[in-house]
Amino acid sequence: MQQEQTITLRPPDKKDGAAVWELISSAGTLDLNSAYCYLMFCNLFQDTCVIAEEKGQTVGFVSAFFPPDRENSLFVWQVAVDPEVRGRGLGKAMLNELLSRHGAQRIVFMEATVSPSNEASRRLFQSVAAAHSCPLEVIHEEGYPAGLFPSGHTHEDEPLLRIGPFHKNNT
Ligand SMILES: CC(=O)NCC[C@H](N)C(=O)O
Repeated sequence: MQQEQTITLRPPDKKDGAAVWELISSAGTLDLNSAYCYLMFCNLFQDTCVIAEEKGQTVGFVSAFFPPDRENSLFVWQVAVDPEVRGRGLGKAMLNELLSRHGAQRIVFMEATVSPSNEASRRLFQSVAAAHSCPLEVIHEEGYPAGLFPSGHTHEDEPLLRIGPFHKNNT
């Protein structure tokens, strides 16, 4: 029987930036940012990012941060999972890693933008909301409608999803 491989989760550092760029480039479902962006993010936002590794390979990544004007909301920028390890709950495990790393007192809401075609990502956030018995709101006007993107740069709407409050006693 094939031994279930273990995937480990940890905060990133700048040495992870290149592998993250490769992962997102090959995943094909996300906006690929510059390699510099991923080196910088892995370096400066370590406490709100997660690297997933299996057999020394980077198989998952979550980038997130606390927007300065909404310090109790964790904005999840990208969730990337290597197609080879999809279906094993890695996306949810990485988001739960961030929730447990910071606790519900710090993270009252979790936010993200998810394009309509990214059904896997939408299901992931619905699953996190259900697991924490939290409402999930879709707020189009607080996201990034397709019309905001440069002309000639076709991009889907990016409606904002908001999960929470994670604890009834903090709103
Ligand atoms: C949660 C998530 O992965 N959103 C993606 C937003 C956007 N399309 C991007 O790839 O940065």
